Amino acid sequence: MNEQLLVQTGADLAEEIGARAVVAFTRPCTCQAKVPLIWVQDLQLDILKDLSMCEILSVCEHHMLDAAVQVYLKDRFEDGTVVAVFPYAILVFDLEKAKNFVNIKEYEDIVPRDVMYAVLNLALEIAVEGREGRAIGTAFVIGDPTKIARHSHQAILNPYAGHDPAYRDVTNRENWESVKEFAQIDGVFVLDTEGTLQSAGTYLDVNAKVVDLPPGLGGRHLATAAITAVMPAVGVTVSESGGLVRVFRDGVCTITIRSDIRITS
Ligand SMILES: Nc1ncnc2c1ncn2[C@@H]1O[C@H](COP(=O)(O)OP(=O)(O)OP(=O)(O)O)[C@@H](O)[C@H]1O
Repeated sequence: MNEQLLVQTGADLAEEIGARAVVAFTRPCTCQAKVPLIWVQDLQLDILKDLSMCEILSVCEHHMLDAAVQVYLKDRFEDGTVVAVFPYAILVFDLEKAKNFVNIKEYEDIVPRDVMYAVLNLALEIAVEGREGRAIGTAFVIGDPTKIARHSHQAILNPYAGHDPAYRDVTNRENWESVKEFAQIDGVFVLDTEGTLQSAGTYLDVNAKVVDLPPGLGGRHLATAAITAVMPAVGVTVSESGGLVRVFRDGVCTITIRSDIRITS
């Protein structure tokens, strides 16, 4: 079906029902929209053409949830609906589902909301962009730095040592470029609960046997999960192989976000 017609229909519907945005899984095209238009470059959409309508709806819902999680994190739409336009379907999606899926509130006893939003968005950017054309993996451990230090050591000189706290504030986007650069270093980032970067290139000395995680996760994922089991901390990992962003607390993986869905406004 004509993609422009589908997107225009989605935009008209969005305006009619007061949706927050149109999320289009088609090739970008021009359209008259009074609500924000977000394009999703989804790498796996080709599989839709061989499926039944029922299967398409189920796949579309999954894709929409992945995209809605990113829209929710990026734009902080806390409630309302978005209209999703697929090559074969138009769906109305309740953003509450994305909010419940990520549920930043579940970490507020350790990490404030703003810091959690910032670290998750940064992790997603690292997963999507990589560095100098290659995928990179890294991890962030957020908690009391003194307690984290009891379970870790510096694998290299700490590049953040002596830097002004303003330069180390993760909630300030201007500081993300250096984080992306240091993400290429082995080890993890340590942040205090205010979101101030304490160190990079930190090696976690925790026994991964304290956690029971599905097989296939690498050493950094296991160590990040393990440190959240032995102290109040939240771990956010970016997998080099697979590009998934995961969140850990209490030794358990609580969120997994796909990064192969790329959204642009
Ligand atoms: N305990 C740890 N603390 C900090 N860094 C670690 C630890 N264990 C491994 N690493 C570092 O993480 C890097 C990646 O290791 P590995 O591939 O085993 O794990 P991963 O990052 O969990 O997996 P993925 O390949 O999915 O990113 C290695 O370069 C290693 O130095």
